[in-house]
Amino acid sequence: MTTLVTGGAGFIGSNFIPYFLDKNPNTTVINLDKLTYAGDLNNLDEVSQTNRYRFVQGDICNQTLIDSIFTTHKIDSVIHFAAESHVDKSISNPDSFIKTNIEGTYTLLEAARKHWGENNQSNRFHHISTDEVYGSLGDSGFFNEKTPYAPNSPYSASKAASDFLVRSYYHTFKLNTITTNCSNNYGPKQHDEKLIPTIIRTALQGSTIPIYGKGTNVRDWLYVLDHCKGIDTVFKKGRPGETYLIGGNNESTNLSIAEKICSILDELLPKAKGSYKDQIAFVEDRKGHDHRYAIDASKIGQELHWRAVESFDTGLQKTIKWYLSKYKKNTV
Ligand SMILES: Cc1cn([C@H]2C[C@H](O)[C@@H](COP(=O)(O)OP(=O)(O)O[C@H]3O[C@H](CO)[C@@H](O)[C@H](O)[C@H]3O)O2)c(=O)[nH]c1=O
Repeated sequence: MTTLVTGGAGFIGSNFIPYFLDKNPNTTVINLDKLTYAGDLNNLDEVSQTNRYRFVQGDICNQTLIDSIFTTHKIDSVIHFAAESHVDKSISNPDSFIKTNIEGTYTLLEAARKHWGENNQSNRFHHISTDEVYGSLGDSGFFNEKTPYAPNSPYSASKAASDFLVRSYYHTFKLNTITTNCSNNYGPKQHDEKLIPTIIRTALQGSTIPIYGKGTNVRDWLYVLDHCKGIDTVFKKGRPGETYLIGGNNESTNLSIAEKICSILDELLPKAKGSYKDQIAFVEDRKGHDHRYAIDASKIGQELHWRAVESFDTGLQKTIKWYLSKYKKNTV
């Protein structure tokens, strides 16, 4: 088996590839990544010498390149992570989100159709997506696989469009597609721009820990390795054409995460005076900021027996320790 993993140098992809190679000893992974600002090959050091792993630098929008990868490596399946993922960037500059997330997904689907043929149920195309396609929840309720799409940001609209393209290739061409929509991931290797690395970094720098608005927005936090296990499970056992939501069953406001991380840092690396919490500051809110995301993960639980197992406390401890060692090597 040869699996094309797109975006494997990104946060979730670079956690997934070592896990996937380990769990699937007969599989070779071709990692196609453009190496934008968000990709980092250092995060794949542990597999770089493995003969079941190859790296190709390139853009998923490049049809000629994708065709040649399918031919040269005899690709049997695709797990498609590559995406522009940062909501704030999609607000300031949506262009690359439309290109990579929509055109890139289309290019991969077309290559799969061309190389695998229509009505092909053996070669799987697994699309990795987000719960943000469902829009914003109030203080109660959960997203499930039947929730109507209501994307609010250019990022989530581009991911919604890619989900619909994947869906259409299943219905029209009977490509063996599957989509997973996950909640907020956290853990080692995440880019500095996201909330949890931002809190850790700014705390250690002694600067303002920026919390948008009043800090009352809620996200459902999923430890990245739980997510990787969920993807592997759905990839192998999920039903063709289906969507599975993957969540952490772990809701938290942004402010309480900042406070939690500050308390952990107060213990691990006490300041000469006061607490890291003193650095928390409320800053201008994100435009169109979704209030709450929360996932009902009972479909994947009941059908495929997956559930998130990492507790937020242990997950945060591991994450903070990883960043402490990263920042010890570079200047914070
Ligand atoms: C960077 C930053 C973020 N925030 C807030 C905005 C959000 O309510 C929350 C999390 O922000 P972010 O880390 O940017 O993640 P969010 O916008 O929820 O989106 C993430 O989670 C999504 C899944 O729900 C993924 O599809 C996205 O690719 C991923 O970026 O923290 C702050 O209050 N301060 C900050 O400095």
